[in-house]
Amino acid sequence: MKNEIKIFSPATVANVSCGFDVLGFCLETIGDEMIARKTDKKGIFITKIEGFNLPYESDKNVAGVSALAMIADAQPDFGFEIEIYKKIKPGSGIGSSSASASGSVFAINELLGRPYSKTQVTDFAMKGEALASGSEHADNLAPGIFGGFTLVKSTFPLEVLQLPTPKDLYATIIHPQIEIKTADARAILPKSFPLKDAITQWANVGSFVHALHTNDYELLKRALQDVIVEPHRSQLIPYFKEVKSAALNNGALGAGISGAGPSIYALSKGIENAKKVEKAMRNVYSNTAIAFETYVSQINTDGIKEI
Ligand SMILES: Nc1ncnc2c1ncn2[C@@H]1O[C@H](COP(=O)(O)OP(=O)(O)OP(=O)(O)O)[C@@H](O)[C@H]1O
Ligand SMILES: N[C@@H](CCO)C(=O)O
Repeated sequence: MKNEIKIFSPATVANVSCGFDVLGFCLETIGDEMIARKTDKKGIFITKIEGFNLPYESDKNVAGVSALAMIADAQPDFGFEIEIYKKIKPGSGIGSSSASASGSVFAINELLGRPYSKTQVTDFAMKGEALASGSEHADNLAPGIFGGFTLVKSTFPLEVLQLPTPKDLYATIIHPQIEIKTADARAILPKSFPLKDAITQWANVGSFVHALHTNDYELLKRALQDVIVEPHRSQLIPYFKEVKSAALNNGALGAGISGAGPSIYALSKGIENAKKVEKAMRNVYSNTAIAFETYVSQINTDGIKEI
């Protein structure tokens, strides 16, 4: 069995407009790198963090919290050092905390000889994700661990469905450099919603899943709307309406808030369309004082992998 592993833990887009807390997909062009290594001393030790200023204490860093949950169950007679090379800015809306929480347990599972299933790995990762967001949800974790598009059928007990990924679907992400904490973006949501909005939303989720199965881009386009969360959270993101309109007017199939924001995602058919959408989204922020970054990515069907 190996003593050390280096992995790529990709960024992910959760919610995908209609599927708050249940839908997600995995990106290819941005992600963190992590190294896990066995140590004689029992426990979890975060020994290096590069990229962003995050806690080294294993009970304060999401990577440590999920790893502690896994070793509490596995009871190995050794411990693990973890190095985190962070590329995904915390509070970005593209699953920064999720990449760390899932990356550590993916790596430790490999070093233990893979005793846990992908669902069990996701379950341990949820413990870390809960530290960042205040609630156990798996819509960023599942696409990172399973790859492609996923739907979290339930969290207690955890059940993840892997959905088909149309080959020529590309994501464009624009990340305005402001931080929105998931916990804050969850706190502003109302506790109840009108039944008519709930009906629209679950019809959209069902249609979206059907569209993925049938490669029906026209249906996918009509399903990518969010009448529940976006009206509330979009107020936290400067120029959200303008960026979304720019994407849709330039051929995107749909666009919306990525995870809890502030990143905004769009889905397009083909890389050329995705690049055209990127240009249009960039144009909106280029005329403002807001710094931003953009990414165009194919949907990553591998998920987290050893590198
Ligand atoms: N290893 C880690 N990586 C990223 N954030 C971490 C980590 N450990 C602790 N945190 C804390 O988690 C918070 C960031 O998580 P949050 O869920 O708010 O953002 P995000 O993961 O980028 O967003 P989203 O889930 O919407 O994609 C920050 O407060 C950060 O300090
Ligand atoms: N579904 C979560 C994703 C971010 O962690 C939310 O939107 O709050």
